[in-house]
Amino acid sequence: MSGNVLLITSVLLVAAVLVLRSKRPAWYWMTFGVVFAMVRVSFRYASVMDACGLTVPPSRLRLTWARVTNRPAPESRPPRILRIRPTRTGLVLRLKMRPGQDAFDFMASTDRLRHSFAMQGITSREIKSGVIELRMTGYDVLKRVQMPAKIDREGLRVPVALREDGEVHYRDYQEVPHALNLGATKSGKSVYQRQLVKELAPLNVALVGIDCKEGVELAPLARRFSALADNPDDAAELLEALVARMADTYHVIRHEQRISADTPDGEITADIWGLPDGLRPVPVVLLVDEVAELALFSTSAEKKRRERIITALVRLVQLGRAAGIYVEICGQRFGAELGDGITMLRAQLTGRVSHRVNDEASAKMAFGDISPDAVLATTQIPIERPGMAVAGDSSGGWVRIRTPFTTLRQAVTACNTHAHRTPALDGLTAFRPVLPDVSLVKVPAPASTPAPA
Ligand SMILES: Nc1ncnc2c1ncn2[C@@H]1O[C@H](COP(=O)(O)OP(=O)(O)OP(=O)(O)O)[C@@H](O)[C@H]1O
Repeated sequence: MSGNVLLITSVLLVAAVLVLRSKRPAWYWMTFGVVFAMVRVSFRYASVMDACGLTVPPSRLRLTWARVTNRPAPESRPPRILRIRPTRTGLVLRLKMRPGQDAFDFMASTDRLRHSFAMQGITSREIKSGVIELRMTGYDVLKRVQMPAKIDREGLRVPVALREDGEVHYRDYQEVPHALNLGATKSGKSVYQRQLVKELAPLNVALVGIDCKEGVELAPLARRFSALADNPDDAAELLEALVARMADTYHVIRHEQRISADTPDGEITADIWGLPDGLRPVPVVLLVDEVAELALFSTSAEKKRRERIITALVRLVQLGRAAGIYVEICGQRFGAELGDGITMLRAQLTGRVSHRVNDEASAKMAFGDISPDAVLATTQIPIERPGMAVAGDSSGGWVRIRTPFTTLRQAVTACNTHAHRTPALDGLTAFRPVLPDVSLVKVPAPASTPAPA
């Protein structure tokens, strides 16, 4: 009887573990997965390293010593484990390389290590001379994105997504001032942009938006926007006003430099961050949604307007950083087919995020000038994973990410909560969004379906 109870309990437990593993992989990892993985990695370590060619043969000294003392010949040795640390999503293994080993050997072997240790993914990097860190992911963290509860926030650095190795992916405006966010329709660009706005809303920053889809994406967030344009004519005016603001900021920096130059030992600043608190203008993040709407034209008047827009954008991305103006451009495609000036503009957008694209040519618009591997990774984003993207920068480094699903309601709530932080920008007050008095808004009657005869 007690044997039967034991059997039934064991079967139920195994079934519960399997269900947990498939339905709630994050919980499974925190309960059983991490223990199983620690045991697996510790036991298999030496044989896996050997099979992956990551061991070194015994030194002559050890061989001689074994001969002299009449002991069996020593075996090849794997790198020494300095530390094995469980994390919320995987394990971190810190290894001391043996003489003659190279960080590149580990990078080239990550795929073999991944399946030998039965992990979801492994990345490797040399953290200091001779020390390698292997970051192992225990489950597919991008299947259902859960951002960690504790996130490092500082300066103009906002968490936008989760990386495939379980780390948070940040958009750091001071590090990478301008960025391009590409993707086919329904690939997740707007959700990414919403997440950005939601995270920027509590910061001391002015948000400026251009959304020529009649403002459907950005207008609901208007309470946190200092300026908004929802058509190409307003966009041209707004961009030129921003360029004028940038020139004014340069005058302030230049003036401050003259004063500092006369002060012995004083620091001399070349951007807004070194200005005294009272003089420093609020940084501005400009979000441009569906950029093609600004670049296309059919009449000569529209062509002139396009030239004004592209010229202003190029000036902002070339010179805006020091004046604290950061540009985030979003679109389905962004290549030479959109006309003159686009490739020059793209070259200055050093941050790149590409969601799923329809063809390789679009992937090349994001990463062709940065990394061929990132182009390939972009073309492999599955259609059933909206919000998944490849993020890279001009250093050639790239990583797969996925944004948490942020609803428009969540973004609107964040913007409304922090509406009091919306600064008025000199020179751009004409573009301050007009918020309708809800009591005066007449809701149009829905199109009625004809009554049955
Ligand atoms: N991070 C995400 N996680 C889960 N689902 C997502 C995510 N991002 C987007 N989606 C799903 O994909 C749909 C389309 O996303 P989104 O509106 O952001 O696409 P888009 O690229 O902006 O499309 P369009 O160019 O047509 O406006 C969303 O309604 C949502 O259902």
